[in-house]
Amino acid sequence: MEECGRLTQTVEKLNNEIHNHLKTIDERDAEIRENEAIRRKLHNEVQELKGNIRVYCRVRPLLKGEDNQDCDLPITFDSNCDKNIQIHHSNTNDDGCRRTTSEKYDFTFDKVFNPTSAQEDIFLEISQLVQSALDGYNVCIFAYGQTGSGKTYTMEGCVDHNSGSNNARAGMIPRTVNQIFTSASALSSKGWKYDIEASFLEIYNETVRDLLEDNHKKKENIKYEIKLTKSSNGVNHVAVTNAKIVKVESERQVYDLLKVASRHRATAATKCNEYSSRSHSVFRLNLIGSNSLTGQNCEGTLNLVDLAGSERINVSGATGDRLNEAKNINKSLSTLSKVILSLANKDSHIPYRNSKLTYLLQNSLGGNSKTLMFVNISPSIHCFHESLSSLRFATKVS
Ligand SMILES: Nc1ncnc2c1ncn2[C@@H]1O[C@H](COP(=O)(O)OP(=O)(O)OP(=O)(O)O)[C@@H](O)[C@H]1O
Repeated sequence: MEECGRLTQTVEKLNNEIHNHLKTIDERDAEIRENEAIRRKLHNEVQELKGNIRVYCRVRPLLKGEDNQDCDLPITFDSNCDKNIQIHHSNTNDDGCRRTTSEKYDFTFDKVFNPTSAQEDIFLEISQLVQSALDGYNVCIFAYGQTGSGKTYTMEGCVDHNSGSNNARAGMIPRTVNQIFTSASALSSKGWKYDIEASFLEIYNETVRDLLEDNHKKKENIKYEIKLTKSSNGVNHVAVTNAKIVKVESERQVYDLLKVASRHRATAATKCNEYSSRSHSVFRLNLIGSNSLTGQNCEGTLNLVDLAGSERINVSGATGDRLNEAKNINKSLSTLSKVILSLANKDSHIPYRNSKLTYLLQNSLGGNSKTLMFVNISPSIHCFHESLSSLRFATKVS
């Protein structure tokens, strides 16, 4: 009897201990969820302090076969401050008495990356914005610059869709995809579950095309129209009729989509570069999160945009179709800068509808959204005037 009483007491004691441990676990879980909410808030405050519109300049290395005619690179970096860059140029006028005139231009951006910067260094900056997208904010990352300045290298890198982000030359897109899947999986321990959707569109001559549509016959007959819609919870969405939106559950699935898209990117010849990208490509990930423990929901969109070459029409010597392409590119790039300027000035009217690109991105530009623009620069002396024009454009944006 006595033994039985002792055992009952022990069981009761153990039950109490289990109850207390479970209570502590519940409290810790609640604390973790609370800390996650605080982390999200603080992360966003830091991003807002850094600026919801940022401009980074990236100068690529000289490539094999490019020479600067025994001149110094026409670009100087400030070793004390990674925000400054100077570009310079000397002209020798042979007008009887040889005179050398030199031009120097200074620019300041949120960050300047020199030719030795690795893809990994660049991604360190971007990864914070990827986190913002997972936290429910809309993010746009653009690569701007003349043909051959390194936009596609920055966005996609040296493409090896089999190794994904696991490659030193992998660009921002594969690294972003890797971070999203890694972070989404880590957040599952805090109750978050993410549905991830991918789409990949191209805008060529102010016409939208779907880079994921493999059926060529269908592709030619389909009209892709940009429409504003409202979801059941009252959130505005920009939808493109008939465009494929693919639910993705693994990195590999996204890399397979990227393979399809890269086969379809439109290219055309110009005098500047044999095959030059004359279209804007918009790789979009919708990140729809829900937390079963807290009942919270969030929805962020991440757009990675490789803009068409920005070279000026007179330099590319364009005529006919190429001239039309160039005019459309100029129009959309100038609308993009006007939209960003109007947002920065908090204008009442933002001219989103003046180009397909800004119309498509309208939900991810402005409001709480984060915008980052890379201005890509070639260090070649032959590109001096184009580089100057790109830096001036980027200064307007910043
Ligand atoms: N940071 C870099 N390091 C090494 N190579 C680079 C770098 N940036 C660009 N390149 C190389 O320079 C060349 C031109 O780059 P890229 O194709 O990315 O230019 P682009 O601006 O996208 O041109 P386009 O408008 O034609 O698409 C490529 O061979 C690319 O591999």
